Amino acid sequence: MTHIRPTNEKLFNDAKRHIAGGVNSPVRAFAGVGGVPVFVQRAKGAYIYDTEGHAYIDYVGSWGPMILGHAHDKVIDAVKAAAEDGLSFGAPTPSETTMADLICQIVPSIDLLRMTSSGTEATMSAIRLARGYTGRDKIVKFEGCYHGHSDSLLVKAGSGMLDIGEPTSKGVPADFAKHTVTLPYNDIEALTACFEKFGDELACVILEPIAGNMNMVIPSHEFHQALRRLCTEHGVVLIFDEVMTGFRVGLGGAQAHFGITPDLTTFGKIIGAGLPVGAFGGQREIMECIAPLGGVYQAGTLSGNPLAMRAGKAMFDELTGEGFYESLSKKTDYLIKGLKAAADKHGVPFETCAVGGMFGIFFTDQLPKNFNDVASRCDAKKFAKFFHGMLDLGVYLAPSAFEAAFMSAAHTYEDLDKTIEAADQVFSQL
Ligand SMILES: Cc1ncc(COP(=O)(O)O)c(CN[C@@H](CN)CCC(=O)O)c1O
Repeated sequence: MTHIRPTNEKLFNDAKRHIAGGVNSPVRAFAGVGGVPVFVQRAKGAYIYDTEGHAYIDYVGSWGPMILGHAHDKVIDAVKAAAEDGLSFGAPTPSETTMADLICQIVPSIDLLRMTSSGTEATMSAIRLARGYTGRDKIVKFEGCYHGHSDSLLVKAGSGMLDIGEPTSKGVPADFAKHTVTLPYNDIEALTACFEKFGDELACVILEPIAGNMNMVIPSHEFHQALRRLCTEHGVVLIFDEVMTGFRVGLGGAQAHFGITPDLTTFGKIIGAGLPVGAFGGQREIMECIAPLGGVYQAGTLSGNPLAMRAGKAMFDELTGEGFYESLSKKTDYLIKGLKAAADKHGVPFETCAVGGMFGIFFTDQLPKNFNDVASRCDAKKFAKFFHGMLDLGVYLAPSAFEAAFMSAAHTYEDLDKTIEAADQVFSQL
């Protein structure tokens, strides 16, 4: 495979002239792996193309939305048709009803939902709703889980359990952070102790049911069962943040995978097929607290935007097709098996995990079970070297050791073999 040497330096400097850090979202800046970000000109199927026309097999997929592959003909046609009818009305449209009916049909835990324009808005609204419904202020999140950038959720308690959060993001008032309890992920003991101490003060627990923002960590069934039981016992709203796992790890998301019924679920990414979108929904009794039905205010100029709704519908038409997820999972499993075999061949400590179209790769000899494991056991330096080696050979992975990777229906087995071949070359030089 030929080495790619793009010259994105100038583009990055141009971008920095008026965009903070040269990017509109920090993870794009390659801070996690060093070097200069790839500036994308266009994308099609499993490939992105930089401004010099270099092709890269893409396993980021815009951080999850591109499960069909980029610029899927039916999605593009739906967006074009929607655009012809106008871009936004600030009034209800039948396409929003279609989307709501679809999601409620596919995800039985959802009686009612509300669309937003991002995953952040969805989780922020779900937290406010849980607080309004229960009349309680405290919330629980888990170390290493990311739920977007709203104040309540950008708080990370110190080490250990039951710490009252200290804001790790500047600008979050300590007065705000004190209502957020952060626990170690996938730790039943810590969870039980927290409920013993705070149970009846908790408005909600929010978590990624399969974590994808500390790289990929799959918690135990027992952890989920304990969480569901404790929330029910203490009248605490259980929120599954499925912005990443929704329709990604399977049609029913992580809640179907684990057989757990959350009280609220948040979505984003895939449901808008790459257009700005989010959603939150769940039990009717809770959702009926949302304005205009109830006193928990929530709104958005572009919420339920017709282009995103009609793109999402075109996406769902494909996702609900016969055998879609079986075929996607087979490709993911084929790839991670090939990567593992290549690493073993070169004696590189390397582990992988996957569910459906989402997978994680780790430079370690033991799969991590929580954020501390990832942070302390995985070799981020080696990941960065691997990342750049693969990039030079035309394979685009997430530019961070703390992100999951994504398969699409557009990846062919030839693309997977090319990826494995590139990895074999890079592992030999690590
Ligand atoms: C589980 C989960 N919940 C909420 C969010 C926030 O969604 P957005 O506001 O970025 O649409 C995300 C966003 N994910 C990151 C990637 N890990 C988005 C990429 C970025 O921040 O640029 C998420 O993964």
